[in-house]
Amino acid sequence: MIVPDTAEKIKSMEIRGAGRIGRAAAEALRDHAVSLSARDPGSFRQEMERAAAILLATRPTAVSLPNAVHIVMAGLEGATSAEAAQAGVIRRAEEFIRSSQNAVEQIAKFGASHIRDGDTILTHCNSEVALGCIIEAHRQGKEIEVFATEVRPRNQGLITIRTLNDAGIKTNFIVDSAVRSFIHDIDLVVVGADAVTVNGAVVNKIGTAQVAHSAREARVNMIVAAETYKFAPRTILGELIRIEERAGSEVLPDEIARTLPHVTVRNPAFDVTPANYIDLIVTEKGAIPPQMAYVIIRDYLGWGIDTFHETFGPESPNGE
Ligand SMILES: O=C(COP(=O)(O)O)[C@H](O)[C@H](O)COP(=O)(O)O
Repeated sequence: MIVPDTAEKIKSMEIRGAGRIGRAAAEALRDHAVSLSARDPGSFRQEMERAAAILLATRPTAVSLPNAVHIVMAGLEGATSAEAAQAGVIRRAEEFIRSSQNAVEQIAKFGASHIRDGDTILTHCNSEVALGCIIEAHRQGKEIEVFATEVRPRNQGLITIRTLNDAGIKTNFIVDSAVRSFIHDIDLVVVGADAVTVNGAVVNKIGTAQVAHSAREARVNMIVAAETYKFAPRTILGELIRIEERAGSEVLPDEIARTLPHVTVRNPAFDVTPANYIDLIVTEKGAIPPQMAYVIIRDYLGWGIDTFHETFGPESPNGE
C-alpha cells in the first residue's frame, strides 16, 4: 500500500515541495522493493516499474520526481537475481535520500554566503532550500529581515512564515500582488525551484516570474536555491516542462463558480522565469550562473546529448 499511499499524498499536496516529493518517491520505491517477494529479476523489475509509473503520474512539474525515480530504478541494472535487484534498489534509494539531505545542508551554507548582514530578503512559496539559506544566514548572526508572500491559492506562505517565526527571524507577510509595492525595500530575492531547464530557465511556484520581473526592474538580485536533481535532463532535446494546472476550486469555490457560467477559472501551479532574470543558481556543487545549467545536467546528472540518443534513440525528443 505504501506506493499508492505516497502517490495520494503527493497528489493531494500533503507531501509537497520538489525536494520532499523526490525523497518521498525514493522512500516509497525502497519500501515497495522490501515488500516484494518476486522470485526472478524480470518480474521484480516489472513490479518496480508499475510502482514507478504510479508515482510519476502524481504531479507533472517537479523534475525531482522523475530524477529520483530514475536514480533509484538504476539499482535494477545488471541484477541477475531478484535479491540483487532488491538490494540495488534499496541501496540507490538510501543513497538518494542521504545525498538529498546533504544537498539541502550544503546549499544552505553556499546560499547564506550570498546574504549580507543587514539584508532584507523576499521569498515566494515554501522552499526548503531557499529557507535553509535564509535560516543559515540568521544562524551565522547576520541581521536579516524577510518579506514572505501569501502564495495564492494554496497559501504555502503560511508554512514559510511559521518556519521563519520559529527561527526567530523578523518577517513581513504580504499578499502576492504587493511584491512590486515593497520591491524597493528588498536587497535580495531567494526562491527555490521545481525544475531548471538546460537554458537556465527556472520553473517555480506561480508568481515567481512576476517577482523576478519586479526584481529586475528594481535592479534587485535574485538567486535560486536548487539541488542538482531539480535540473531537467530531457530539456536537452527540447522537451518542455509541463506546467501543472490544478482544479479551479482551489481559486474559486464551486458554489460561486456554478453561478458564473461564463467564467472559467484558470489555475496554473507554476510559471517559468527566464535565465536572464536570475543572477545565480545555488546548487550543492556550488553557485552557477543559470547559463551553466547544461554542465550540471551533463557532469552531475550524467546526461549528455549523446547518452540521450543512446538511451532513447534519436527519433524521440520525449524519450518515449
Ligand atoms: O514551488 C514550490 C512548491 O510548490 P508546491 O507547494 O505546489 O509543491 C517550491 O518553491 C519548490 O518546489 C521548491 O521547494 P523545495 O526547495 O522545498 O524543493
